[in-house]
Amino acid sequence: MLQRPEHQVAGHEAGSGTLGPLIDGSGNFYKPLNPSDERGAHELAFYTSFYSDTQVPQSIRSSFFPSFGGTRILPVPDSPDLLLPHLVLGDLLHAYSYPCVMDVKMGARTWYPSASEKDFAKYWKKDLESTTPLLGFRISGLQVHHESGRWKPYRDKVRKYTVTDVRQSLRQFVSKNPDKTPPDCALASSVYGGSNGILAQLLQLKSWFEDQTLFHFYSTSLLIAYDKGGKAAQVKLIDFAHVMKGEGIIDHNFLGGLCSFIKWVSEILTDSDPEAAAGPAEPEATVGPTENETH
Ligand SMILES: Nc1ncnc2c1ncn2[C@@H]1O[C@H](COP(=O)(O)OP(=O)(O)OP(=O)(O)O)[C@@H](O)[C@H]1O
Ligand SMILES: O=P(O)(O)O[C@@H]1[C@H](O)[C@H](O)[C@@H](OP(=O)(O)O)[C@H](OP(=O)(O)O)[C@H]1O
Repeated sequence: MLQRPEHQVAGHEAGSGTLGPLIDGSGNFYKPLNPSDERGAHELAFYTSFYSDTQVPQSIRSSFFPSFGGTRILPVPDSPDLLLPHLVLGDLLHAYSYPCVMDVKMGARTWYPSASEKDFAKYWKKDLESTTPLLGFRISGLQVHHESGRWKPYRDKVRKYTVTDVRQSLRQFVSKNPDKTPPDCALASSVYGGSNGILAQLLQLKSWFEDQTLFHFYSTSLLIAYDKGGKAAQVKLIDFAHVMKGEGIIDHNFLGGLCSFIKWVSEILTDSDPEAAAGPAEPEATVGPTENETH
């Protein structure tokens, strides 16, 4: 049965009078193609071209992008007489019981070169109100399932996140007590670290972006997820409504944001690993107490 995705953390939501994604519980995520809006058609064109481009390594497609199964006509919730084509994508959270999810919109700017004056003004304003220009990314939404429930900050709050809030959220995302101060970062090494962890996947993605000149991914997000307790961490790209042809030029907007994001994640790993945080072992006599140390 079609339903609204319970674990959606950002973007347009299906509701009375608004279009949003649906899932079928069998592994498919359906994103509506609004006929009165060119964004849907643009995203469909991207998926079609991306999945047929022989220059894209198969390993990149399968590791970092949702699967794509064309389009399907479906009824719109609350308006069952209205039928609309939807993108058929793999539901990235299908295998999870209690998904912990973060949507990170990438790039130091989300407006794209061909944007109209009106669109440029809209995206520029949103960028300036967020960490986008400063950090090269912003958090658009997140949720964490922890021992005593689900922690999901309100969207209006996330929209106003400062650099300090981002630092805190990246820690909360891998904590068993995300709603407490300070968050414990108990899952940092199992989610962000390790050979299959988020950091390793981000570095693999970065090496493709250091080379690929096929596409420029404006306003695209990283969807980062794991199952409660720290299992099955994954990084995927979503939202391709504003992807442009790369024309032989590196996507420095996305790549710069990715490098910045990698640095932020790496720092959490270093901080939450006491040995790494202490740096290389030094002769005991040279290590003095820090200001925060209590005896
Ligand atoms: N393939 C997928 N599988 C599972 N969840 C997904 C998938 N794609 C998107 N989502 C969820 O839906 C949200 C919105 O996705 P997306 O960014 O594609 O939609 P949008 O309406 O175009 O967003 P925006 O308003 O940011 O442009 C994501 O934050 C994520 O929670
Ligand atoms: O992050 P927020 O604050 O929710 O703002 C939305 C975000 O910038 C989306 O990327 C954008 O949709 P597209 O990327 O698909 O253009 C959407 O435009 P919209 O309001 O015109 O739908 C904005 O409202």
